[in-house]
Amino acid sequence: MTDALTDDALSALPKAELHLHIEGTLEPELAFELATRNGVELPYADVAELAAQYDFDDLQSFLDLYYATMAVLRTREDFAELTRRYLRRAHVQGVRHAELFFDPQAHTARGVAFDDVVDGIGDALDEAERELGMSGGLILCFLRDQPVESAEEALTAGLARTDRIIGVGLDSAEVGYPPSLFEGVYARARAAGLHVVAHAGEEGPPAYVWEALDLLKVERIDHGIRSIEDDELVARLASERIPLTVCPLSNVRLQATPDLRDHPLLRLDAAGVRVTVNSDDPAYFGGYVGRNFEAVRDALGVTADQARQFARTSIEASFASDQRKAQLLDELEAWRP
Ligand SMILES: Nc1ncnc2[nH]cnc12
Ligand SMILES: [Zn+2]
Repeated sequence: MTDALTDDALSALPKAELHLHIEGTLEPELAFELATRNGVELPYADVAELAAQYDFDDLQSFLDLYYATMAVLRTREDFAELTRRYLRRAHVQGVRHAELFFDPQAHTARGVAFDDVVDGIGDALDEAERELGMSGGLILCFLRDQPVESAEEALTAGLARTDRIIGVGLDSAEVGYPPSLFEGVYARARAAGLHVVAHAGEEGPPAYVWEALDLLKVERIDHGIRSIEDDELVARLASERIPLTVCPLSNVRLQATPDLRDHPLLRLDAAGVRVTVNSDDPAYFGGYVGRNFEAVRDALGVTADQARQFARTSIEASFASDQRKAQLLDELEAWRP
């Protein structure tokens, strides 16, 4: 098989992005623009000094900077501009459908109105639908290292915005905050008809992936890479067709898999697990989704057929309507590497 899989071909590959924190798309340049506009002081002299902080030992060292920097986001228009810039970049890299995680507790705790966050992101999604033909939705993530009552409040606010919010997720510091803590919150979300996903098995053990499946009854696992340590779990993910939203560059930057050549993406794929490639927090981790595809091509030898399969899985595993999925699968059919 001739398989010269170019950067351009990977960018043209029609795909869905299923694991993307909108706050993680805050580039240093925009952070400074918004800091100036909103009179927020950033503890860095300039863009270069902020960008120089993007060197992480683990998830927590990233989260410390991520929560501190998002303090520049204050208004509906700030969230719209953030999302607009992400969607434009993603579109150039082949993203046709984007499900955007957002962390409302991190904003409401700073006095930002829940609806301003949702409406700002929503404004940019509407614009991208009109101007770029993109589709998408919002997934409200609970901060697992905050009290469960706070997640309950966020869910209550979210249930008033199911015009925009299609599902719930679970993120932030993983170890020590097992999915079981959120069993009741997830039951309420599911009863309201929301989709359910959760980060598990990023830094946390395979037991957290079991809990996410058994107790939260999630439809997809975000990251899930440590599942590779548990053969029985891998077999279950494969047989139940649970998709993983994998983020290769994130795993390298946060030292979950310090060397990309050791990444379990292809081992999971070979075991029959449905895997997708995503960017997580691209402003912080060295690249948007196209860069993530390039990185696994270069480090793991991902082929055109495998890239096509990952894109197909991303579309099938998305929460888009059946009609939209069919349209995107037709586009994918026309892709030539
Ligand atoms: N990779 C990640 N893991 C957990 N929480 C997050 N919040 C933003 N990015 C995250
Ligand atoms: Zn994530």
